[in-house]
Amino acid sequence: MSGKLIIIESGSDASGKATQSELIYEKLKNEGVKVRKVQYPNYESESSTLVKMYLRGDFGKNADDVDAYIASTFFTADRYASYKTEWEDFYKEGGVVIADRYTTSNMVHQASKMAVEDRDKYLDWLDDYEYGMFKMPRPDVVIFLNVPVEFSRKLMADRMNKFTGEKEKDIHERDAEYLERTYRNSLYIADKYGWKIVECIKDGELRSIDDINNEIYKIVHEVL
Ligand SMILES: Nc1ncnc2c1ncn2[C@@H]1O[C@H](COP(=O)(O)OP(=O)(O)O)[C@@H](O)[C@H]1O
Ligand SMILES: Cc1cn([C@H]2C[C@H](O)[C@@H](COP(=O)(O)OP(=O)(O)O)O2)c(=O)[nH]c1=O
Repeated sequence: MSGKLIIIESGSDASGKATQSELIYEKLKNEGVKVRKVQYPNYESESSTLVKMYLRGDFGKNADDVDAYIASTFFTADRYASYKTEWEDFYKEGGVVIADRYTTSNMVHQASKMAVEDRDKYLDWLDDYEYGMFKMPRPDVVIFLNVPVEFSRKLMADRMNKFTGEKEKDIHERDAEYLERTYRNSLYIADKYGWKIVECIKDGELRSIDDINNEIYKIVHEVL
């Protein structure tokens, strides 16, 4: 009996994914749920080497310098290594997995590089690649934190780069036009795939961490 796979995604970097995933993980653990949390990219693993090279600009200084299909394969391979070595058995034995980013991040970030008329073709290819060829599980629910770029930019400003531990930004984060385009693309994707949208802005302000988490918690319990 397979378990459940719950994804926390967004259309903007620095939007509370890590914060919310951790809170949900802790709540479920305290309830006695057999739960694990994973995060992608898996920077601690050797499997993220090509992802790190890509994000620091070794293959091109701008996100658009690296073709969406090529960049996607780096992230997919990193995910596959984590799935096979860390959580496949746990999941197949009924465990609940909370993922901060997943295939959904390729959908949001890499599809935004495609011309609009080529986007669906890429999305179909990605679906077949990750869920068909690599046989990674499909999510039971994708919880989409809707944080427009102008808000996430503020949260990102002081945050450290996750793999260098310094303030320097990766090739996605330092490209304002790319971030805007990615955010717009994410709204299209969230709608197309029926993701559960959590509106994080209310009356022009970012909602509190706990307020957002209470909404996420309800969605999670609907699928458990
Ligand atoms: N609702 C919120 N209100 C205020 N600050 C927040 C909120 N959610 C997250 N933060 C802060 O924003 C920063 C980025 O959050 P994080 O969870 O690391 O985002 P992500 O995983 O999407 O990059 C962190 O410093 C975090 O404490
Ligand atoms: C997991 C994943 C991330 N990405 C992108 C999203 C981010 O811009 C970047 C690095 O992810 P991450 O370090 O988690 O970004 P942040 O903490 O700022 O939210 O890689 C993909 O393009 N495809 C993927 O499959």
